[in-house]
Amino acid sequence: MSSRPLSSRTTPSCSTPSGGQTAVDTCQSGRFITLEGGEGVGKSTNVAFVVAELEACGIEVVRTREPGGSERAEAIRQLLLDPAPAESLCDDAELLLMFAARAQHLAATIRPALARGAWVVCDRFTDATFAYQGGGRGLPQADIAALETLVQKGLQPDLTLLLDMPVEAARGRLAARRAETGEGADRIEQEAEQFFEAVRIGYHQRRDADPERFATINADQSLMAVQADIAAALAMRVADWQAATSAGDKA
Ligand SMILES: Nc1ncnc2c1ncn2[C@@H]1O[C@H](COP(=O)(O)OP(=O)(O)O)[C@@H](O)[C@H]1O
Ligand SMILES: Cc1cn([C@H]2C[C@H](O)[C@@H](COP(=O)(O)OP(=O)(O)O)O2)c(=O)[nH]c1=O
Repeated sequence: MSSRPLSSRTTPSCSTPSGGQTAVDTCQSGRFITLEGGEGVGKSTNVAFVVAELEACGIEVVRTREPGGSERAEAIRQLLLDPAPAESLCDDAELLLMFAARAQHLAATIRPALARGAWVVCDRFTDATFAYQGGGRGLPQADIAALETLVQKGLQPDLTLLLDMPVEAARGRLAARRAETGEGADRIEQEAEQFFEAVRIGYHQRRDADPERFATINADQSLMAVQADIAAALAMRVADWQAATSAGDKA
């Protein structure tokens, strides 16, 4: 595992975020990093690694996740993932609850953190909605895009690490973890393999539509190799963000 700090910076970047901007977004001074990918590819494991790498640079980091990430958003997560109610959750309700949780998460956790200059590292964000509700469920991309505009008001991640590997191998990892911990599958994890193949394609389409924002990480290798690739992807961006900040300071 590479534990070399990415930089020696002690203050986060104050340059403007990527993507469309609003009055809210131009106040943002922290950076927003998301981790994406299907079930079992190693997101949770590597969120911790990204946080540790950034903290080693003296950066204040807020670690969070979706759906969830604030008290009320976590309550919505429970509604979304609990397999217990016999009544099935219709696809439109699932989509709207994902964005309801996201709106609350942005208001309560993400925007305040970015505004005070902290960096936010989030396990899943809107690319997951395009992949799962768009790719997996087949809901129209235009509907998801409309909700994205409504809820995010131009805010987009600065960097998305897409952990990518074949579905079957990732499901094998998940099965091993479940056998070890005794945890059960949540409502969405109970979907068939075909659903997760469509999710993977959905992620590839998002990445291909916005290649600058994404770094694709081959997750089908040893953890040490995965983390070396993540560290390299981070180091490249952090250096750029530092340069942009220095240029801004001099202006
Ligand atoms: N590169 C890797 N090689 C082998 N096993 C891994 C690797 N990365 C993560 N794992 C293991 O795979 C399982 C799923 O990882 P996890 O981080 O929980 O995935 P996710 O959050 O994407 O569902 C865990 O048991 C984890 O220890
Ligand atoms: C954020 C988000 C998650 N999801 C799904 C993906 C996961 O199945 C579930 C979140 O569960 P989680 O346990 O956080 O994912 P993982 O098992 O990969 O660590 O919610 C969506 O369907 N749409 C979304 O917009």
